[in-house]
Amino acid sequence: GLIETIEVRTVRLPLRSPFRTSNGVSTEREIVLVRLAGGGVEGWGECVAEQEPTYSPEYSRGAADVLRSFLLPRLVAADVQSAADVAPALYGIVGHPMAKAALELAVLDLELRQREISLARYFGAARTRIPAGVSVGIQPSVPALLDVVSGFLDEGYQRIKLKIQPGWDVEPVRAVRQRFGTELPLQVDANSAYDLADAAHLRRLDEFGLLLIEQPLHHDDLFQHARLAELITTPVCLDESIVSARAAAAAISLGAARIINIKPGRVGGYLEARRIHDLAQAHGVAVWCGGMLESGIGRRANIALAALPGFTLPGDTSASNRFYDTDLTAPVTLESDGHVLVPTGPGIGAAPDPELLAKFTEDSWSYER
Ligand SMILES: CSCC[C@@H](NC(=O)CCC(=O)O)C(=O)O
Ligand SMILES: [Mg+2]
Repeated sequence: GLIETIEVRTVRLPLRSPFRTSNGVSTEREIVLVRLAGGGVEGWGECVAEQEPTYSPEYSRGAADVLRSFLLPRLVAADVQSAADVAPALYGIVGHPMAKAALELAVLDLELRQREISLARYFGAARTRIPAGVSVGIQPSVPALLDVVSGFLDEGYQRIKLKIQPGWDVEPVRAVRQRFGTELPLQVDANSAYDLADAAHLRRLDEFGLLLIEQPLHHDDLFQHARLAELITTPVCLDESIVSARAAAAAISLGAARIINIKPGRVGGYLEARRIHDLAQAHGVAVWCGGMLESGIGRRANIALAALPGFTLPGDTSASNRFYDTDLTAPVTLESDGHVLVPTGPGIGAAPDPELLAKFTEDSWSYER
């Protein structure tokens, strides 16, 4: 069959600087990786679950366990021959989209390396380069924020996203507008820090001409987001709420999202992510590719996905050095015009360096068929 050996590995990468959101602050990234080998090639998948379940219910240790205990046995039993077989093989397991997505990506990478097809070509992506946006965490002060934003603009980033929360929203946004002007593509992300009762306060952001406000309210509340969308002019964009194409259809039909942040891990895989892209495009809803501080594995896969035509807004597809001094793979770099290149090699187009993998590995588990 397609898969001869399986490995689940947990690595830990230090962040270059603390990354603060309304969920809290991170200083390192624990990443669960899946490595499949077969037919003389290897396929890699990256699980985007964080160390603690503060973004969504999944967390890295739990993802490694659900992979070993339930997902891999089903994958092996189904003897999958292509990425299209993975979701059906795992359908009996409820939830755990990020763990499932890691497995699907590893099968997809393996399959495409064997067929010598790039991920972008597989997706039917036309572009060879895409504009990169960058996500800016909550800073200790407004002057510190302006320095961080200035640095990213000097690097060439095409869009700035500011993390906000109650007490850190209107003032930092106003300061960035005053310092960098009204033409700067600028958006905010609340990670569900507000409530519908904050609508009047959130309306104060309308004067700043933001591209969007991302996930202002509770991840489970499409209805309140639809109500909020009637009370503010800044377009509402959803992230955490969009856990599947089904959820995207509900959000679009309810008017809860005028824009959607697509994260393949959050929705269960790159194939589901493409379905959401197609659905949104059919409804005239813009999408962009979100980020989960991925290593070069998930980072490159995201860039290939973001080359699809419906990704009309810059995503959080920044260079590896936005978060990491050393990436597990060859680093993704930012071109001088603030774009990143769509990978052209077979599959994801890069693999972890064995020495770096060993250096950052916390533990690894393997399974021979
Ligand atoms: C809670 S921090 C991780 C999720 C966050 N991601 C980012 O802000 C982008 C991070 C990146 O550039 O990878 C989001 O809610 O969009
Ligand atoms: Mg977000």
